[in-house]
Amino acid sequence: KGLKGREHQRAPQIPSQFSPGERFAMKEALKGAIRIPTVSFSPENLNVTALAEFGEYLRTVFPTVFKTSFIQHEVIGEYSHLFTVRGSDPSLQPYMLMAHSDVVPTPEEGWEVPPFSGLERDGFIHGQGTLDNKNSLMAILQALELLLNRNYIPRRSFFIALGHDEEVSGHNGAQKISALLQTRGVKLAFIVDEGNFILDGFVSYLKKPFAMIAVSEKGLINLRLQVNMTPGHSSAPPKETSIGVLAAAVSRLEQTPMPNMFVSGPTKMTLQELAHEFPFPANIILSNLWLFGPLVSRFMERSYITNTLVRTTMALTMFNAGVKVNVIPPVAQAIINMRIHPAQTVQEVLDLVKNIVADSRVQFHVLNAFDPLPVSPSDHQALGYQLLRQTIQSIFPEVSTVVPGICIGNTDSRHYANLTTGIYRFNPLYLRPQSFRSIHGINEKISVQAYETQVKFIFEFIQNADADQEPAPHRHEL
Ligand SMILES: CC/C=C\C/C=C\C/C=C\C/C=C\C/C=C\C/C=C\CCC(=O)N[C@@H](Cc1ccccc1)C(=O)O
Ligand SMILES: [Zn+2]
Ligand SMILES: [Zn+2]
Repeated sequence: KGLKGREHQRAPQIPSQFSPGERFAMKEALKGAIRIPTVSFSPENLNVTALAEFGEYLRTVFPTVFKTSFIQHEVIGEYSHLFTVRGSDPSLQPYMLMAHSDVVPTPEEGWEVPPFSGLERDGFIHGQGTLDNKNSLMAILQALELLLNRNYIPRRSFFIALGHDEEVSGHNGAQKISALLQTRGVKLAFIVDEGNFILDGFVSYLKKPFAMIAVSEKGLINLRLQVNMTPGHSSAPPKETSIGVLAAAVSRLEQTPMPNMFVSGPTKMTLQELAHEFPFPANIILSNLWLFGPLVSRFMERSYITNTLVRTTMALTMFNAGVKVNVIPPVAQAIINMRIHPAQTVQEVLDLVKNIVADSRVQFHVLNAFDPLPVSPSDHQALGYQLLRQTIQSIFPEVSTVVPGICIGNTDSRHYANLTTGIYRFNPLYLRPQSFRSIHGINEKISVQAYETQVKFIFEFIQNADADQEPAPHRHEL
């Protein structure tokens, strides 16, 4: 099927060229979005004033989107937005573009410019949300606005789902949108959400950047460990305290990494498809993982970034104990945030954790958990994957390799697994290690040029999606 009927495909009809006025307006629109402090502190504590303002702001900067007759706009869960863009050909299965409007609370110290200033300096727009994820939200609506202003009418219907609580679960945004679409009997051809990037400088032997489309995402467990002991006077301490017992337990966990799952996960596929980009002899090693798999898996463990791709990780993120300097603490609690490798399940990981701790005084309480997401197809028939690949090659011709991989963080797209088997997590942006650290950190910023390119990418992607079948395979694959 992938090789037949290429005559039915349509290249973008409307060129992705924008006037100086349009380019100015698009960057100003993004700056305005950054200035609205839509911070999610917890599922119960969102800045709802800012979220409401953000909804109104979208109407002012994208008037055509809101007034077009074939676009239906609905507000879900009070602050999330669902746009239904009705295409002219109902025989084509719809797809969905996603993004979110909330941002994480920012560390106050260390910013070069204030995090909600949206200031432009040295060709960059600065602020919280410039990479995660107001850039995507604004770029999707911006691309649609520009297409509509050129009288574009899509063939294939699509949805735009913009969550407002992604950073704290997505339960009131994405999950409600998903439930609503399910009641409407919607089935999606594929979804594109935030996630991986065009990675540059993450692998020392790899000089050229490559695009990694996440076809799965890790599962998650937030696990509370608790030790209760009898309180008393600190002048006559017991042999062990709740703090000591808990500290020993979490130390054992930190010293005992979860098993390396390289041989059974999608990362093997990533490396096989990336092999030809490596110099000799790494290219030969990576092309023969049946033989060199164990060697490569150990090599991957050496960097904290590539380590995330081969195993379930655990991060001790909270530790609380003690009530007074001279009181033996009655309770000690720790929270461990675990990201589950696609080849494991919540239950398997919990069993391993309990075996490692091996102390009946430590109680376990799962705060929330979900299994890794299924692996979406990335073969020649996988429409969403192939459309992304085609658009990457058009917009970033210097990027020679597009590979499937896993997303190490979690995204709102997991709430839509009931509507499609094709979930792709990809941001059409270059990411270098320094910008990676800025996400959920400090000094998050996007270059004006990168943002324009993101708009251009979506502008072309929407048109490419009007094809009635997947694009022709890449030249290396013929
Ligand atoms: C061979 C390959 C070589 C190198 C590549 C190695 C690793 C990949 C490098 C970088 C990773 C690239 C992108 C990842 C960047 C961000 C993660 C993506 C999305 C995460 C979104 C997010 O932050 N979600 C939060 C929110 C959340 C909280 C609770 C429950 C669900 C979601 C999160 O995951 O904490
Ligand atoms: Zn995000
Ligand atoms: Zn985030």
